[in-house]
Amino acid sequence: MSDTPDILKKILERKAEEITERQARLPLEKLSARAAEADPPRGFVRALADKVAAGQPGVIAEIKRASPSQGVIRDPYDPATIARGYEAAGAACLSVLTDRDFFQGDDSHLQSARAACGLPVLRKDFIIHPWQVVEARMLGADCVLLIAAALDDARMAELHELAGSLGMDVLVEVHDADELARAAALKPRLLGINNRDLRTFRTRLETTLDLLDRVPRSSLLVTESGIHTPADVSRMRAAGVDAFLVGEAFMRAPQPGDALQDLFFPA
Ligand SMILES: O=C(O)c1ccccc1NCC(=O)[C@H](O)[C@H](O)COP(=O)(O)O
Repeated sequence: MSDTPDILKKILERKAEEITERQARLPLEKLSARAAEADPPRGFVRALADKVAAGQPGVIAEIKRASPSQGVIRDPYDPATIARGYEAAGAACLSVLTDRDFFQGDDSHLQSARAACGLPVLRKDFIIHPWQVVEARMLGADCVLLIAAALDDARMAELHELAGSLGMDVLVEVHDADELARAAALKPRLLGINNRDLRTFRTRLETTLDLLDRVPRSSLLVTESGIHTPADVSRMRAAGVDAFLVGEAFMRAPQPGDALQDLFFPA
């Protein structure tokens, strides 16, 4: 936590302000009542695990308009159309950016993508406070992201437990061996290794490959970021990694669903 990358520090500082603003508008009691009425969770881990058990890649297809490393990636941007294309192409799940300040996301992007298809959806945001977990469920999220680099052990365990109590799955994300050891203590059903170095923004698939032996057998491993070519996919699958989170390679394509099909399910 002490050597948190600068971009993550900036994002987390802004996130703390945003949570205070949002809590003032919608106190926890009202938020919880609304979350209880949300559409039931769709089973994010189950959808991924079913694909993998069937011998197919489990693809979490991301919907993101912009990022700190790339600026605007896709414009115009229609989350509902993209979601339908991903579902038709064989994605297991969606990941939708809701962070406004750094990714030009919005809560409505998650809601419209989820309403447009039957896939389970990950709320891709920087979750540091219990209020945001409840908010995710209220929005209809089926899974939340917990980034080990953004959380101390106690907070990570608290948020992990809370998400589970609301029926959501959790993708616990790590970047290195220390974070992986901390995450493993939670016995996560879903563990993501992010190939992007948040200091340089460079992606290296070796990040996943180098950490493979340390991943608990009980966790379904997802490799995240920097997957662009069929050779990248083959390299991962040869190493026994069958679940993928992919954004930019799809977002830059005219038809993101077609790009997903070409990358993971070529004819
Ligand atoms: O993408 C960034 O620039 C970024 C910067 C700071 C924190 C997180 C960031 N990305 C989030 C992600 O991890 C990716 O959106 C996701 O793994 C998909 O990666 P890609 O396929 O390389 O778009």
